[in-house]
Amino acid sequence: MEEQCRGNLLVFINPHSGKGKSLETFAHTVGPKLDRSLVRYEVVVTTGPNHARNVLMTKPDLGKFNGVLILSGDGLVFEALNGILCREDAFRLFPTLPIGIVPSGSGNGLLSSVLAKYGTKMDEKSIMDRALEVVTSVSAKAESVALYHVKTDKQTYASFLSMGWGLMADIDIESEQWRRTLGAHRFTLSGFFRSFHLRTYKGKLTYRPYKPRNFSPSSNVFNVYDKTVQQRINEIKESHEKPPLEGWELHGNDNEKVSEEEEEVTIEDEFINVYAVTLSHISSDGPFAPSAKLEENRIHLSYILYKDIGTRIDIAKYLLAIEHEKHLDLPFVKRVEVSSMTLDTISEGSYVVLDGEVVDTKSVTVSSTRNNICVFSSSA
Ligand SMILES: Nc1ncnc2c1ncn2[C@@H]1O[C@H](COP(=O)(O)OP(=O)(O)OP(=O)(O)O)[C@@H](O)[C@H]1O
Repeated sequence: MEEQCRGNLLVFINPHSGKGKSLETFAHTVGPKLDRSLVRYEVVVTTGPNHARNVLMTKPDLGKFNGVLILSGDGLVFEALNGILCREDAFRLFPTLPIGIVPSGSGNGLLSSVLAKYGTKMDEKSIMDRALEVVTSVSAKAESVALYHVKTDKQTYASFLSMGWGLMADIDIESEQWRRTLGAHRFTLSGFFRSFHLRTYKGKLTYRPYKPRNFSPSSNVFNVYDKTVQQRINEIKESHEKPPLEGWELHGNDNEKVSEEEEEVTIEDEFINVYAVTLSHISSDGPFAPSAKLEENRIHLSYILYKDIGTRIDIAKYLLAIEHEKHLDLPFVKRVEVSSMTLDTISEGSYVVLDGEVVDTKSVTVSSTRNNICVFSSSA
């Protein structure tokens, strides 16, 4: 029996994510398919916030697995990565421990972005079917997704998806109450409410425009079951091609001379919305930043200033335009690709939302790095 085992997965199931179906999905679909594929698994059913984080922070035998499966949404992926970030071997694990996602949460930007690359139709059923196929296949492949360094008043985080403040951050958080009943439609309903009770937010936004600086990232596609995490770590150590990254490597290295085009820009004003994304999709609706690529380390920043909008109707137009991928064409939406940005909030009353999770801070700096994680992405 021992030789027949193809690999080993560590599985986290959040029984309360999204519509609360993840335990059922694992018992009826994922588990039996993994059994048929002779993939073993160790299951952790999370009992509340920080459970997955604590397991990943302290688990001594992560090297024996081929990957981690997460049955939840972006929230649990964020928690898992930030648990790993607390480990001494974090930067050896990020590029060698593939993360597979079964989309039981209501926010699935990471999975949608990864599957969109392979032409998956962006609706709930196609994403679920494709995700199940990918994570249960013995020929599963994983590839690089850029990781971002985030510093707040209190903490450093690893982030992969978005940072928002103002209109869209409020919509995201205020609509959580409708998660079970409305699923992804909760964003639309809450959006209309917000556009008619429009708030403005005073803040200072500083950014540095993006320049490649001789960095050309690649996807680094690999087979999940060819090697265990420990074997991949050893292989990197033994290869003399490139020294492995042992910590954060920021894209904007202080020793390099900053060109004129990279000089910092500062805007202090009344904002309606500040939204920065690092992947194409923030949900299974159309892409929010169509030009974003998984492995590239650009931050796609967009913002709306109060002084640039005409009426509240403009905001309803903006929210509607997101579904049709026309939001970035609106004249009052400013967009720029940056390698770092700092938001200092001056007004109270909005949330700073990182990868969909609220972080308690008045100031947040997001920086591009040359670090990456790896995510299950295809099965062919
Ligand atoms: N058993 C549990 N009960 C309640 N919360 C949990 C439990 N297990 C994990 N959590 C927390 O719930 C959050 C899940 O967010 P996630 O995004 O994965 O799912 P979601 O239902 O789609 O939520 P969101 O709509 O915010 O994306 C995480 O922050 C995690 O810490």
